[in-house]
Amino acid sequence: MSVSVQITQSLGGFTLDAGFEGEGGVTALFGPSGCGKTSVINAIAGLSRPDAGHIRVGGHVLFDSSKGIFVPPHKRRIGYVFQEPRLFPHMSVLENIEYGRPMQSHSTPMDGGLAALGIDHLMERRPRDLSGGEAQRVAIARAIMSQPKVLLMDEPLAALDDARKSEFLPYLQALVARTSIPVFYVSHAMAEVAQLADHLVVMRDGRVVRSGPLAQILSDPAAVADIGVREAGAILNVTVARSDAGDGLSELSCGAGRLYLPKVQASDGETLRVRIRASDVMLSKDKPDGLSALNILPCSVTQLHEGHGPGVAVALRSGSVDLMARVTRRSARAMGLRAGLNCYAVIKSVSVAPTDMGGRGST
Ligand SMILES: Nc1ncnc2c1ncn2[C@@H]1O[C@H](COP(=O)(O)OP(=O)(O)OP(=O)(O)O)[C@@H](O)[C@H]1O
Repeated sequence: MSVSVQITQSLGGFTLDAGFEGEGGVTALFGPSGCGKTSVINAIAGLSRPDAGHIRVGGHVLFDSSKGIFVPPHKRRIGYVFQEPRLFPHMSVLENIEYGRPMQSHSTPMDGGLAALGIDHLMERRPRDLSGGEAQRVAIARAIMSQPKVLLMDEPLAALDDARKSEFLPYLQALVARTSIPVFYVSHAMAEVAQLADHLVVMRDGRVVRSGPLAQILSDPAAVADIGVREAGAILNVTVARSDAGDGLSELSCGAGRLYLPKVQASDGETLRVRIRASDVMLSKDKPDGLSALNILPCSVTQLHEGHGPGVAVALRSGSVDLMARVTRRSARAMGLRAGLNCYAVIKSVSVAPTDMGGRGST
């Protein structure tokens, strides 16, 4: 399902001038606080009206200033999940969810998406008796109960602590894997985005600075400055060869060979996404010997990108997999790094954070 957004809007002293195309699935709007992410999804929801441009989702034109089209919010069939669950405190979970059901509808929504949220056992409770993560899952259930054509999520994990976020993410992953409706997911946390999104829209100061398939942008060395040097890194699709390889590690197989990384919560044979941050990859011209790192992958340099700081982003190809490393200019010079050079990428097992492992393996 195609998505096309091209809008300009003056909001007080702030100017939104944002455009991107997508193919449905999960589109993440990523960028620092105040860059305009919420303003974009408010425009998609119809909660605000851009000054000019268009918003098309699938075959539906929601807004087109040149044709005078502005579909009012209640006719857009949008599900909106906010940072806080915003449940009705006097209603049970079931009543809250049923509130989202359109009148005359008796069907259960969205390809079993509701089942993915794991809230069956909570139906009789009041919102005050739910944890933050449970309440947010109920809020999502209410949103999908309306059988929306588009699901908007504005930092749905923002109010949860790190432990609750890790618990919550698998539910979101299961949900987006089961739904066919386009999801717009606002976040400034790349770990979340990397696990969920198919497409990435990077925003800054009201503008879109990058837009495209997630894996492609994250492995593009020229995009490092826009993503952030700490966040940049490749997404690998891996298959779990041995979930428990001993010593708290899992053995994972990917197009670059075998990787040993901190134990994943997944069964043998499952496919997962793993984000390998550029700052966690070291390079060596010769095959390292006697090194403590378990993951040493032969690769060749495909591209170098110098930023304004001391770092150089190095795009690498290992087997059928793209990786990225970030080294200092000084190291790059000393090693004679250039496109075509064969070298070894060294990934320290324990440096890969658990939050970077376990997303849907499908990008
Ligand atoms: N109705 C409005 N009137 C004036 N300024 C507005 C209005 N709506 C948004 N803004 C301003 O537009 C800018 C972008 O806000 P927006 O909420 O879209 O950013 P964001 O990227 O979602 O930020 P955050 O991650 O902090 O939620 C901010 O500077 C905000 O103050």
